[in-house]
Amino acid sequence: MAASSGSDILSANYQNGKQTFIIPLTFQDVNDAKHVLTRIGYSGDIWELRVDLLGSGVIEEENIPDPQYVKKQLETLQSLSPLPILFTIRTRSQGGKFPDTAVQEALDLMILAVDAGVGYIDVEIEWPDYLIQEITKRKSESKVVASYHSWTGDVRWTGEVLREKFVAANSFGDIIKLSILSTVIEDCFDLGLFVRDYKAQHEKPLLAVGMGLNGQLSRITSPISLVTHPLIPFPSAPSQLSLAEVHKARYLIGQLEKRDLSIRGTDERSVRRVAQCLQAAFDELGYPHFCHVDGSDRYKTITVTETLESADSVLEFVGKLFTSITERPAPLSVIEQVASTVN
Ligand SMILES: O=C1C[C@@](O)(C(=O)O)C[C@@H](O)[C@@H]1O
Repeated sequence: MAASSGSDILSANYQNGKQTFIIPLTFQDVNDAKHVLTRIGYSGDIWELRVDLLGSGVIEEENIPDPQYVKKQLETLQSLSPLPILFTIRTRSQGGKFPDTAVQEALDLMILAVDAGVGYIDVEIEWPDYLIQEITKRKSESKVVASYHSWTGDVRWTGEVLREKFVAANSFGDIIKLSILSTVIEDCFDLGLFVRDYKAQHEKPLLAVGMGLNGQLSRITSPISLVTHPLIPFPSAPSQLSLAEVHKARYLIGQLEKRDLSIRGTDERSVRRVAQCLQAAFDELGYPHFCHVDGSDRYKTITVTETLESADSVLEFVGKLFTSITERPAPLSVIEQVASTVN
């Protein structure tokens, strides 16, 4: 029986108006990510495992990974990180490496994923009906992300083609994913209005994204966004931004408020350490927030009441502070590293 896929963070965030960040992993072997995975995952909500990019040897333009290899990869990722997994087989015609005709192989891999208890499973709407039905029947606790991609530049957010694709996705998905190549920045405005109108009529989470440079704005504004990280081999789609870049951009367009904090206390060294570690944590994730140590009372005051001798005590103090300010888990390894170097 399937391992538990946990609660559905994506739907919970969506209902609470909190942006969800999905991080696509493009390693061909997740073991290669072992030492950097924690850092890549800070502030993210869900891993996307791009199954069509997995493999032990040289990966050709077309790729069907071995099921045993995929099973091991899933187990490894589940053991390395608590974040839920979106299991994605992206076909050639939709921008990936999996052959469009390898239906049985895709179905077998999807069943394997459901049995492994993945949180989310991407099912392209172009797959034959029997695959879609089989997966929706067997999905258990996994949520089905019904997805459609268009790379032609001919599909518009306001057009009939997209409306039809949406109806197809909505007929079986728990979550709807529409990714369309944007040819002009105005496509992002249409996308924004599409999302607004959709929300007024539907409850299911909608992941709508504009691909390409002209779609970049949508990666900043969309309620659910796919973000990359500098330590990932390559972004899984052109013009994907890092989470830090999204935060910076959200600040610049007035969607993320800057917090100025005055760090004060009687022990000067502890104050300095807290300020430096907290600032490093903010910088890591692109938050615009700033820690002042000049004793100013113009800003919200954070008082360091204890003497923080050890790196661990700084870590604990700053970790909690970071989370209370950002409502996100703290980048502990970054804080730890800075704490051990500040005198
Ligand atoms: O469906 C998508 C969206 C995507 O293509 C993007 O544009 O970010 C990236 C893919 O990894 C993912 O499967």
